[in-house]
Amino acid sequence: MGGIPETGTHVLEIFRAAEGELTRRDADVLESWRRCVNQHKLDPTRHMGPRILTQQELRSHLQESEELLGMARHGMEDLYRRVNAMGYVLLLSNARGVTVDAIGDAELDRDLRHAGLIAGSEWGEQHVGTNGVGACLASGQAITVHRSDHFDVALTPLSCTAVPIHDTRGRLMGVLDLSHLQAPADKMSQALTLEVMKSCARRIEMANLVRNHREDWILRLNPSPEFLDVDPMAAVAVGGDGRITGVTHNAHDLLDQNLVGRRFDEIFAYNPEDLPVLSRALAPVEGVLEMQAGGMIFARAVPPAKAARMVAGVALPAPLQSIHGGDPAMARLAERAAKVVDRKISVILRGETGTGKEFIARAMHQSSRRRGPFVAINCAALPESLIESELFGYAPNAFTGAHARGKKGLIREAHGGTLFLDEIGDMPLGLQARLLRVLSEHEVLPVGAARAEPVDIRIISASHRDLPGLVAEGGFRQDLYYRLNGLVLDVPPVRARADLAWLIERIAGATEGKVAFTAKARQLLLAHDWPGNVREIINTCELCAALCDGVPAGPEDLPAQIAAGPVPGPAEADLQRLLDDCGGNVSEAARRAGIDRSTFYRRMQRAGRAGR
Ligand SMILES: Nc1ncnc2c1ncn2[C@@H]1O[C@H](COP(=O)(O)OP(=O)(O)OP(=O)(O)O)[C@@H](O)[C@H]1O
Repeated sequence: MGGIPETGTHVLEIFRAAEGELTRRDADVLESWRRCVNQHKLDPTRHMGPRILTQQELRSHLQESEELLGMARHGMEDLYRRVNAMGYVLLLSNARGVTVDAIGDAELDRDLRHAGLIAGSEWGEQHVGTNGVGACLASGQAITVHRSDHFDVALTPLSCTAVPIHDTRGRLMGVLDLSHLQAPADKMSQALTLEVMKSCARRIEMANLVRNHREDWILRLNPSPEFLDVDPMAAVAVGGDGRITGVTHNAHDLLDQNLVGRRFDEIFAYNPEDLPVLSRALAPVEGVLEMQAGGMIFARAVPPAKAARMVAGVALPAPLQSIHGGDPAMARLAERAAKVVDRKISVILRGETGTGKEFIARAMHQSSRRRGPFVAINCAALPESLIESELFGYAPNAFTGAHARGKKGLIREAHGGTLFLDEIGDMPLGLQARLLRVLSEHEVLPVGAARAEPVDIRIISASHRDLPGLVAEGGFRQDLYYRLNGLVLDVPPVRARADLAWLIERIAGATEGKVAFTAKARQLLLAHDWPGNVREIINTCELCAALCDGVPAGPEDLPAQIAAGPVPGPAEADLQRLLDDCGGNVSEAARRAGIDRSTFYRRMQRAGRAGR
């Protein structure tokens, strides 16, 4: 079946099919024939051919189809490069069946024009009868209309394979069609073309979803683990509120028909806040998700490409966006920090050494409207004898050995900007009283000066010590503590961060000479507990860059404590039992194990890998 039919035979077959007679044609072609005769009242004895729009009409369609054109162009060019010189023409039609883009062999130009395979041709089934584009639009399904499958006998030299393209809300936007002017008679010759076209449409929709949902998590889905990372069957975008914000069309077949706007945990038996656990950062192997409707699916979560989460409807300032790569605790921290950058609220950053407290304070300063400098003081590193003059400055010749012109002092240096007081818990009590005065009166009295100087500073302090405890013990002034304690932000240790892989990549990329890691080394890096936090990652990357001369670093290049791998404590083997005891409640199990949720997940992953 599929050769050029004699007109009478072809017309007869169509009429018989329209009356319900079964033939050996594919069901989708028969349905289209029936629509043409019964619904559109088309006459198969009449040769219609596609209508060619005027330039003005085409211009208006092009304008309307701008989004579709932008979305498909790259995928079309890529596909055409692969089929070029095989006599194909690639058409993109909008949802009304008008060809808005065409790529074909210039040598075939005359034949393509003759067949109407050019921009501006209109292929709606109601005008032209059964054809690839028209039938695909009418049914919403991919189809091959091969030679005598066409309704109009004049079109029967053609073979057309058409696939639908949907926007991220699942609406049909247009059709991608690959047509051949002289395809072999056997329709099976186009079976592979159909698969190639489906995969092209899938990739176009995937790229569109990623482009339009840069601030959302993207969850890649596949019925099997193969190709999950490179060419998944479907994907959904999940917004910060845990709702599905966009989909690729196949997600409807894999999951459910109406997805956009629904809560993620209505579709999957999974909490959207736990998406980081399905990312590469925590799971080098793919995850499996249970669906609420029953069944399982392989999944991989990709963190938001752009951390532009919104704060009260306003995008986060870029410096604060860059402090994390999707870790939920850090994301919350960035959002809260953004809300106070231009307010007179003092901030305390709490966290282990090297977690990035100064880095975050600097990002807050850069995100604010303050134009003065960012001045950092490490209260623990300054000798007590110097700290007073360093901080408050001194008048000319204030004391023996003092500079004749005096010293401005770091507090006045920070005028109009931000003063970052690191290790504030180590500030001597006497100086605390003077600092309190600066904060209350907005002025500094340099050592030996008769007159106080006005200052406008914003204070951000940091401590890894328990300040309320210090206050209780009398080691820290309560009144100063309340002045500093406007907003407390807890910076998580690196081992608890879900974006650890992102952090390592980022620092590796910024290291002089750049550094890459082998898969085994990366596994060890992800399994390490990083007691030195970000600072330890920086040191490790610098060491590897120095040792490896541009070659990816392997386990042997890593510092010994990382290369040795984690010590598999007995607790790891007990995690599953603990989880079972808690009825699968990870938060509760983590609490009982005395570790945070991310660490719990990571250890589970590790234990799972060890058991493979
Ligand atoms: N998100 C990040 N991206 C890149 N580098 C970072 C990031 N966070 C921190 N760093 C780097 O890590 C190092 C340690 O950070 P930082 O000095 O801010 O930590 P800290 O918590 O203030 O440490 P400490 O308590 O010891 O003073 C710095 O070199 C900083 O530039």
